[in-house]
Amino acid sequence: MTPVSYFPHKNNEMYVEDIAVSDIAQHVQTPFYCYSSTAIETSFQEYQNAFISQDALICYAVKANSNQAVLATLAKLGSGADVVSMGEIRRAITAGIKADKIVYSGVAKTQEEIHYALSLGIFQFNVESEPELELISKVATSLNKTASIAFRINPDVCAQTHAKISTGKAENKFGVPISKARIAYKRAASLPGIKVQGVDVHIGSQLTSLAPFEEAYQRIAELVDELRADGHEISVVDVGGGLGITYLDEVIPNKQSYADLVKAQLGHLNCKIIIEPGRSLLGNAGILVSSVVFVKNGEERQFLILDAGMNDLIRPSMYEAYHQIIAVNKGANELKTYDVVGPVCETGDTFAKARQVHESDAGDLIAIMSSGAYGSVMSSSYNTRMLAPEVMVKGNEFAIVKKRPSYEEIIKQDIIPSWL
Ligand SMILES: Cc1ncc(COP(=O)(O)O)c(C=O)c1O
Ligand SMILES: N[C@@H](CCCC[NH3+])C(=O)O
Repeated sequence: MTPVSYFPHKNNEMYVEDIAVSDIAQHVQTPFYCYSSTAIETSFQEYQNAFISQDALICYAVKANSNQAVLATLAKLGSGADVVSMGEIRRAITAGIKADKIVYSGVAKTQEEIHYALSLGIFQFNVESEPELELISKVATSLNKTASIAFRINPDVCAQTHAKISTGKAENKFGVPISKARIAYKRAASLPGIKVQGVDVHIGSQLTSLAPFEEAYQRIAELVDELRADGHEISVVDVGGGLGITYLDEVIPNKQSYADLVKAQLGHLNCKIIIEPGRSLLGNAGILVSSVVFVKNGEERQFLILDAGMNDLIRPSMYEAYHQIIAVNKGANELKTYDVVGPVCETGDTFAKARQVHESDAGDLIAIMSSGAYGSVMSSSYNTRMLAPEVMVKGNEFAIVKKRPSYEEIIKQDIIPSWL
């Protein structure tokens, strides 16, 4: 799926599925996120087909986009969920994902969260440290329950991605070092309330090559052999997420070649496979639609100032991430070079520098592509800007799936103390 697959231009006008983006913009003030339901479904089905010959469960990484409509779309197709907080568990359950399809990752699960997950009967805790293991055992014992666990293993593999989203190097905070894994499993097997069930690994996000996956999965396969030799019953391998998407022109291995790699590296173990894709399901299924507020002629540059800012989509300022920026109505306009910026009082509130966009005027609609994953979920109301609403399209229908809050709702969250 390319950034524009589900957002094509017809007669110079951008569509999402069968609806013109400008028609939606007439009903929903910009900025807003817009998702293609068909794109999400198709991407999920591609994973299902790719893994059809394996005993695999897709546990969508809820952090990528946790909107209820997105989760319900995936739940209907049989998806499980990879969650990292009580909030994400609640979102997944509310959208119809069954507890026995939930895997719980995250480096700092609290007692309350563990209690909640145990009471629901989730499929697996992906344990990230020995202290966390001890806490899970304590809570499980107090509830007279058994927690099925896998350790998240840190294989010390370079994911060849942006440093801020690389998670599988020894220097990263994630997981148990592979060198200490056997000791950790030994401890787990000795603890009450714990059932050793699997091994988990997730080395990073936006991977554009299969080589790092291959290296990590090879190490995991060797570890499973060792753990079995130590007497542990390992029946699940959770291979994490991380497969990248095309933002500009990256050539990403397709889902089938990823599935083939998983089979080649891990198939002989006869384990149930869990995959945790996030970005590769949602990234190119969504856009951020904004309007030009002003076109400003600087001394050296021309600025296209949008009504969307870094608070709505932080990826460009946080990771220098590239997102295509496309005029919704291209008309007969020529391409011009702009710095595309937002209204927030930060120099980092820049979506792109020296970018070619069809010549635009105040009021014109601009789409920031590939914003379906790690877009809305990472937004904030910095500068007391309202969180952007979200819209989902299916064929020629659209629905607001998250509404814009009012200023009253934002301000009433603050409390002036009685003594003031
Ligand atoms: C444990 C875990 N699983 C899955 C994912 C999803 O990753 P991605 O969106 O790259 O598929 C993440 C995020 O990187 C993660 O931390
Ligand atoms: N937030 C990151 C991805 C992080 C994945 C979570 N482990 C991004 O926007 O690229």
